[in-house]
Amino acid sequence: MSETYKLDVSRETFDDLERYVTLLKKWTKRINLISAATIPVIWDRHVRDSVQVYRSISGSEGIWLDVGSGGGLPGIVLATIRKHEAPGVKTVLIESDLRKATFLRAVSRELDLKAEVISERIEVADPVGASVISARALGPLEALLGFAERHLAPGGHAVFPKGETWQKEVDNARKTWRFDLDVVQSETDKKAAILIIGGIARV
Ligand SMILES: C[S@@+](CC[C@H](N)C(=O)[O-])C[C@H]1O[C@@H](n2cnc3c(N)ncnc32)[C@H](O)[C@@H]1O
Repeated sequence: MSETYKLDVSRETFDDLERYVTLLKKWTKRINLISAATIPVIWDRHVRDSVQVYRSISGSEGIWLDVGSGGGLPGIVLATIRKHEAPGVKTVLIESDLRKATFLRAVSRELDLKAEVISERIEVADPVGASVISARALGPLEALLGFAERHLAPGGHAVFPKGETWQKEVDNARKTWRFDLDVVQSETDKKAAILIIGGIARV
């Protein structure tokens, strides 16, 4: 694999990400972890997209919580980068589908990640007290902010990659929520954005 030039990660991290991608491809034949159509573009579409979620916010030394992790995007990618760049800090993944949670635990064991997988619904899982929360392809911003309110520690931030309708979602969410917003343009899709959100409170 000669993709390292595209990814802002070390050789060691890249090697672990290759092992993850191998497991993801293997398990997705049995469990629908990613759509079959995206397997040929797995590195650009999924891994690179997840790396940029990590890079969009600095100083994430506390718990990073990824909700609705599915096949581990971005949760497993984040935990893999943290294994090498912030050893000892915990990443928590919430995924209610038991088969997907089993996959996430298997990858975590295989790659020796400091990741905890909680197989419960985000709305009922005990509050995690995370410094950062992320979610990819999970739901509208308005709903994600409810998850952030439940699971973030005071002063924490949410990092939500969003598609081209991000501005509409922000406008809609402002009817229910007050928040500070930074917008980082996506490298993988010029119309998409990563929303960095702090100061979340109900209107
Ligand atoms: C569309 S998938 C996205 C998966 C992954 N984040 C990605 O980008 O490929 C949404 C995932 O969230 C999980 N999910 C949906 N609602 C949930 C909830 N309320 N609590 C926990 N997991 C949930 C689903 O089981 C599914 O695996």
